Amino acid sequence: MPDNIRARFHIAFPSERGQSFCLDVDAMLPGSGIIAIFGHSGSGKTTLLRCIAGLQKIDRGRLIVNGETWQDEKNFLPTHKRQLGYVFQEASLFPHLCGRDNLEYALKRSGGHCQPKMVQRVIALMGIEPVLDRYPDQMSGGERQRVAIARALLIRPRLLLMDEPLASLDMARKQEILPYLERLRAEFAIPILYVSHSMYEVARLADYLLVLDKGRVAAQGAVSDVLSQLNLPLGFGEEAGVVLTGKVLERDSRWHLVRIGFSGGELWLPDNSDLGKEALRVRILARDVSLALEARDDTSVLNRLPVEVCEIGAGSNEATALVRLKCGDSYIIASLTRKSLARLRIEPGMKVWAQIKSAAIVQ
Ligand SMILES: Nc1ncnc2c1ncn2[C@@H]1O[C@H](COP(=O)(O)OP(=O)(O)OP(=O)(O)O)[C@@H](O)[C@H]1O
Repeated sequence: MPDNIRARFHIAFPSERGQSFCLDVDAMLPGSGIIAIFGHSGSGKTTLLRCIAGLQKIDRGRLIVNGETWQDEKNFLPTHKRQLGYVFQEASLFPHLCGRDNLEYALKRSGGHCQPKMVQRVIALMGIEPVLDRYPDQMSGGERQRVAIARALLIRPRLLLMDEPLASLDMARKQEILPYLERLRAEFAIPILYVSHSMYEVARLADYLLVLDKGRVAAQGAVSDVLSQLNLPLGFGEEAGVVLTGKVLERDSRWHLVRIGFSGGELWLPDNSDLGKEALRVRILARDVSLALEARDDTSVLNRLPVEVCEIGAGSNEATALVRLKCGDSYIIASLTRKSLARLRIEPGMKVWAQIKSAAIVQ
């Protein structure tokens, strides 16, 4: 059975004022992991999820989920027959039912396919045992959302759709819920389509990234590949930056630092991570990377890597440019003023030193 999701949709919404919106997507997505769908407001992210859920009927759509055809020229599986879980921005729990009964409802919908062991596993995974006897208005926003995710899992979905599940939560609640999503990805082999506006969430969670712009696919691929591309139609602005995965080599408890190795070299980073982890995901923002022609010791910058300039593209304003740098098998990007680029005569093909002022462990 192929481990992928083939989604092809074309839909046009007419508008009275002549500003019709057209979604035109043809994508082959991985059949596991977290697939982030990113784009500006109005780029078509929710419309794409609705097409996948079968809520938006399209005549010539095509959707195959890990070998199972949900829609093609001849077939259209109605929403209730698609084995999918849908988690919305606001947890859509039944307000008159306690947490446990909300889960019970999902169990009935799963047609008794969910074993008690599985129910316990989901409750433990989402850490919701203490709130099961509370009604939704007696739970925090984060707790409601965790119950909503648990409910979606009990349907035993083959695909989980999440439409900005953290958008209505404050930063503290977001931080509280993100580890649960990471555990969900690690423990369940369900592909998750995760719509988000937040580049931080994408950097932290996504394995694969689909960028939508005005209803079309602007870029797609492994998250580290897409984030290192310059000249996407929608720049990432101040959030431009890459994600690298590295291996923990050493922990320095005196200075609270960790040394990680990746294909391009080594980095020292503030050690705010889970001590047990052997692999860490690191986000390096372009604005935290500067370039030097020679390796210099007399700076406060802890990390210096030999890199090759690959490409120079537009920055977030006229004064700046983004520079794509090859570092071993990885890429990083630097945001520099055009004046500095001219002064140092930086051009594609040059070998220079990237100085990384700061980088954050995101996972
Ligand atoms: N049923 C509809 N009829 C007409 N236009 C629609 C309909 N549904 C969505 N649209 C339009 O399609 C466009 C894409 O909407 P969609 O909700 O998919 O965007 P989005 O990327 O999810 O935006 P946001 O991030 O703001 O939620 C918008 O311009 C919207 O007004």
